[in-house]
Amino acid sequence: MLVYLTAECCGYPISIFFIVVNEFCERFSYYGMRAVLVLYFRYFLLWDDDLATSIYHAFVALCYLTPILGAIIADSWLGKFKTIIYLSIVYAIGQVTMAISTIHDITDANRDGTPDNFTFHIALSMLGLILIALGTGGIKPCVAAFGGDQFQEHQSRQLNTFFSVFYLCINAGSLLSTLITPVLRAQECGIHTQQQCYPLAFGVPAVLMVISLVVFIAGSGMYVKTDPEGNIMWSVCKCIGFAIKNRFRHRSSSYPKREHWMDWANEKYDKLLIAQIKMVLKVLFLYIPLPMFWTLFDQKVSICHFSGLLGGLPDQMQTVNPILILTLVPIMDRLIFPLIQKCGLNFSPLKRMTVGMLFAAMAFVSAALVQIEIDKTLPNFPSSSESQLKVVNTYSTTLNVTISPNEHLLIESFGVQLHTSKHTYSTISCMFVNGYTADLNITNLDSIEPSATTNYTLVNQGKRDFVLRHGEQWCEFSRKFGFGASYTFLIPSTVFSDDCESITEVEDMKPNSVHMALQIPQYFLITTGEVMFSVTGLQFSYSQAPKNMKSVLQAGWLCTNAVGNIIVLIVAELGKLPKQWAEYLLFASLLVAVSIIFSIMAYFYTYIDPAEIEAQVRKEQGLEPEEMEKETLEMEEKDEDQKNEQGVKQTKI
Ligand SMILES: CC(C)C[C@H](NC(=O)CN)C(=O)O
Repeated sequence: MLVYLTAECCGYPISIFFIVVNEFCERFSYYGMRAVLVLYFRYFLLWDDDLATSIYHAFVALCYLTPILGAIIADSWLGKFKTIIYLSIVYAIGQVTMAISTIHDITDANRDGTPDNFTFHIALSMLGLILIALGTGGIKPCVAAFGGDQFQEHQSRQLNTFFSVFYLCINAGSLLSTLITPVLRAQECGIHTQQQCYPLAFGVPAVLMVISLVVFIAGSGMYVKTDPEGNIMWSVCKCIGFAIKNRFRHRSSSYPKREHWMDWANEKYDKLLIAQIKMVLKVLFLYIPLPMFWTLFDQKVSICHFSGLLGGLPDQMQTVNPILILTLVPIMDRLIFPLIQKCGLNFSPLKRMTVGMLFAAMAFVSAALVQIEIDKTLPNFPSSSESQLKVVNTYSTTLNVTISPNEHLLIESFGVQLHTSKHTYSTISCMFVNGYTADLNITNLDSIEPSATTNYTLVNQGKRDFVLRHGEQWCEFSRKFGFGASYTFLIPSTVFSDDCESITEVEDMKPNSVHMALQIPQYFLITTGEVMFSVTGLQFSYSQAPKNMKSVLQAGWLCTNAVGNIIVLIVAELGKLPKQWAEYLLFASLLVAVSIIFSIMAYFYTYIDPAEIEAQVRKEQGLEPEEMEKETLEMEEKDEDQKNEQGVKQTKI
């Protein structure tokens, strides 16, 4: 048996310092790149919103599917250490490729500030993204499991703390990068022309990935490294296949029943392998309902209301989650869980996960309540059988307008009438209406022709100044804008003679009047749910996995997230309920239903100590651990030669 002597500090193996720093840098790299990815698609590659978000979601889903590949490589072939190194190299190459693809000067032959060969930039960035997805997903199940491997049996308390610290590092990395990379992008840079600095915004995450790799290699001498025991995944598949086939062959009632269907592999496969497969399958079965949590989590409940009310940008709102995680993980670990334990309650991991799901459901109920309040402040939007018509009177006296058949609108001179009807009319909406007799230039807008309108233009909240110009003439006016509001400004022909005084403001939609404090509970609830569900799930997946399949079970855990993301995409395609609050309540109810199912499944789950079970099976077989490993390899070889299924021999009982 191999015994590792590891250097310790305060009861923790020193090697985990390198692993958590590596995770921090890697998450900085990943989230930093993600924070500017959609902006790059929209404003550099000039993709429309739909294409940009679809490719973005496909990329994220891929990042959570590739862990299966990484886990197979690690547990069956290279081992976790080498897998992390090789896939981190692939990852770093991907980040560098991505950063290069954002340099507009490479193809900007005519030096007009925009790339001339979009195909080149698209191809390079797609190659970069595929490599990144392969790298980040591939190493993800290995790093957490490799971290867990550093602990000895007597360090189970420290092991649990490690997973919490690991989660803190994930979120610290994501917080910093989400704050920094959008700022880097906003800088101007370039060789021939100065443009938004995407190369810097993608380049810094690339550098962080290289640092992450260097830090990981630096700890090389201190790690506990376990080599894979042959091609375990292949053995697992063959063993499961044989159990199914053998069960089918003995389907007659004359054959005695066996305790577990995997026991039908007893004739040919090693008992230890069968015991290990049983452990993994039991946990994977338990994971079936879990994607529903991620489906709600990834919908990012109230991002729009919250950003509106806090006065922040949606980009910056991505920082709320990691900030809350950094606060809540220590509170839960140091205060809430010990307190619950002191009260004599058994708050087992699966109970925590169930409660976590209920918290997420409550977040959605809270979002629904807020949405109902917001809806009260909104104007009546036309239903599917209605449309809205806005009529602007730029004539000098009151006008009577008749809309067929007999509906009348009375419009004051230079006034606006919003009219909702059960018929179909074209909607006229605008931000500025030019009633002046010539073209006008308005700050930050293109010039408007006489009697023409601008589109709605987004402006920041608060007081804003506008300058109107026509040739030498100009005037200035300011208005205060509230979030969620929309206005139309009517510019009369006398605009310059009265120094912008006669500009009429029409409030098309009232500003948001729901207090921001109402939004806090939902963020708090969903993040509390995440801490209970996700941190516990990470620990649980490690603790319940047999030694040779730790990465595989981590990958299974991450897959629940991938499936959750895919459900989000499907739901988005299927369409929405007419009322947003109803949709929130529907999701909350679904999650409550799923958490009830999960709690029933959890009730029947027996927590195990994989090492103990493995030792017990070995003892039953009268084998020392090393002999056992040798035996497994021999079995593998024998198995390869054994082509004739009819000649099944009883190898070992
Ligand atoms: C454990 C999650 C699937 C992903 C995790 N995300 C967060 O911690 C977000 N708060 C990650 O590893 O990025």
